[in-house]
Amino acid sequence: MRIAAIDQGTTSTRVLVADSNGGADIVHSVRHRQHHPKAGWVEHSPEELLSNLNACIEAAGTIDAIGIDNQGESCLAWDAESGEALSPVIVWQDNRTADLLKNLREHGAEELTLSRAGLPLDPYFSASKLAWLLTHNDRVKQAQRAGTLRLGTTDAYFLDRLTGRFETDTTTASRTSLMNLERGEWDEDLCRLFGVPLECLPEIRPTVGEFGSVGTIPVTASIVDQQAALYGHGCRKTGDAKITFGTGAFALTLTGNQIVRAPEQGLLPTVAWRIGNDITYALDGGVYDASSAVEWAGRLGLYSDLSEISTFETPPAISQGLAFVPALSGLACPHWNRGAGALWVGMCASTTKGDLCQALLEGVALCTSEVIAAMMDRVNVTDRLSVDGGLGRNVYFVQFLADVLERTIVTQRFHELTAFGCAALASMGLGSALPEYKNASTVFHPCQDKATVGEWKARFAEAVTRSKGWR
Ligand SMILES: O=P(O)(O)OC[C@H](O)CO
Repeated sequence: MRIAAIDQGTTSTRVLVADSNGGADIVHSVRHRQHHPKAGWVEHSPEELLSNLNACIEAAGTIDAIGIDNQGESCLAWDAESGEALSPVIVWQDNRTADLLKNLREHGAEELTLSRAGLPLDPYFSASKLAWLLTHNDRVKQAQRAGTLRLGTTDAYFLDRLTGRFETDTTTASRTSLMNLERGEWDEDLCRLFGVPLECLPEIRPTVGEFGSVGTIPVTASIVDQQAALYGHGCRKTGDAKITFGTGAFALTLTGNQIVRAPEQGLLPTVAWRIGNDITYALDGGVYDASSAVEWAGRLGLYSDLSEISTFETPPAISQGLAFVPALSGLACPHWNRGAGALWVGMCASTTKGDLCQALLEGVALCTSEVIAAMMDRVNVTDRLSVDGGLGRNVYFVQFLADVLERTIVTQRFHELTAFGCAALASMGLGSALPEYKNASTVFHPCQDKATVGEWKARFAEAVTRSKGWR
């Protein structure tokens, strides 16, 4: 048995082929363009993503099933008859609907979104992006009048184009702010609130099962990338948690069949996966910019090779009073402040490029520690945290993370856990199970005293306060 898992993420599309002999490897990976037509706007080309997906399927060779994981909240509009995209993909990071949401918040609408979808009013989620398309895009309006409009997250568009099935899964639907979290169905009141016609949305299906076929190959799993990573890390019990350091940093903790609501902590209850009729929930907290902040620093010329910023001779920058707040797209959990601006604070004439990079890495770790602290208020998060993603290979970063989380961190040698989780679910959809993957891991233990870490966090909290509402 050979399974192809396509990881369609924010910066790339990659395919992992896993087989029944225990093999698992990425066989093709391609980056796509990021379009920024205006400040705060982030778009992808639907056709480019689709063509990358097709290239991945082609590169996978002979396979028995396909699983697809997606970038979550990113969404678009397309035409039911021609399949043609009517809009670009509006990416989860896109901020264009901030004013619309401010207005809804002032009219007291957040109570409804929190109680039904579990989500605050933030441009992150798909609902306001779809509302924006319905009011600002003439082709979308025309298709709506003609009765051929389809709206959805990227998974629904890919499935429609690849298999002819207009479907999404419960995890992805839970990121739109249009789904009733308890029932796992579209919520009429939420659709009315955002002006999104329910009849234009895809059918919500379990995460594992039938999503049609690409040629003769069945698609047997569809899931959000973060949830796929949660599965790929082997998290199965309440309190099991992982952090993926991709474009952003996303921490998810399993909460079993309980929806844990934590609006005061700024955490998001979400669906981990739905198998048959059983919904497993998780609590999610994200930092919008992690690797994206590191890449940005590279573009600014602060380093030329990642190896330059994986060890430092100097003590932590924060201990010298230099802090960086990675709010390039604003602050998510626990602050939810889209107006926050990224900043370095505490520079002096002797500050070097290396110091700035050191502070940047620490800033991502310190933001993540705020997310885990918020989670600890609501769930008993496991003492050993498993991390993956590009920054998981930066030794300085992971050790600093262990210090500020005051927990043991485990990294894996094979770090394609998002695609691997997706492959495992797709294999389940085929009625079989992939053999357990023997992954060598490295363990990082916290080695700073509590008082020192407390001082660092207090200093960082001051920097975060300054960054809020800056833009
Ligand atoms: O595509 P990634 O890995 O940056 O993850 C995107 C997140 O799922 C957005 O919520």
